[in-house]
Amino acid sequence: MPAEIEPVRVKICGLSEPDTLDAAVAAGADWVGFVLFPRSPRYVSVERAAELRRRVPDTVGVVALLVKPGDAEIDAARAALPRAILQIYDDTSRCMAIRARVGAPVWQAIGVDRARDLPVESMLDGLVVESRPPAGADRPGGNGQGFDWRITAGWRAPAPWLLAGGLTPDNVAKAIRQSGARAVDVSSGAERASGQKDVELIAAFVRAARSAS
Ligand SMILES: O=C(O)c1ccccc1NCC(=O)[C@H](O)[C@H](O)COP(=O)(O)O
Repeated sequence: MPAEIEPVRVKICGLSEPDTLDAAVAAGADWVGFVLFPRSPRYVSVERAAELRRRVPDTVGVVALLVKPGDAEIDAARAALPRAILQIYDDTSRCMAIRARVGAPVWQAIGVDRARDLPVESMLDGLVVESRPPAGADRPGGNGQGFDWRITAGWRAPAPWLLAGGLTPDNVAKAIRQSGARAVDVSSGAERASGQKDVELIAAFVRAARSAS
């Protein structure tokens, strides 16, 4: 009997409104992400994130995105989103220190543009492999920019990982086939304007990702 292939898992990131959060859950997203970085067009305060997360069933993972956070920021995020995975934009030693301090799962976001940027070891719970931000960008992720997905095809990933950066309903199936990813993450590609998620694009993205399974 052939082993069953698990469907590709999907994270919809940068949700900030109840209707699009509900749409992500209804479409079958595995994770929903809240951006706690004030310079982002998708920024939500911890108070707003706490309100929104009440709409998320336990079957869907909640991810809190933080950029070079201090301990106080981490504690505020944990208080607002007690069962969240922390997606951290910082170096590996800081990610490990956060994980040791709070005991929550930590995903490290890693900007790449060539194969040698891919880590060969990691003790973290996950890696979000996304494109290196463009020169002059004021945020390290969520820039709608992709990279050559073929670079991850032969990579022996040291931890579970998600492919991110520039994915859309139109290109996600090809990205999955070329990269070998079994989990994908979208923000800009599910928006009708910067920071404004769209219920139809969310549903189309989840459908397209699953069709590549
Ligand atoms: O979305 C942001 O504005 C953001 C700000 C600071 C750090 C990370 C941010 N977003 C990360 C993501 O939404 C995803 O993990 C991923 O990078 C997808 O981004 P996109 O290329 O927009 O689909």
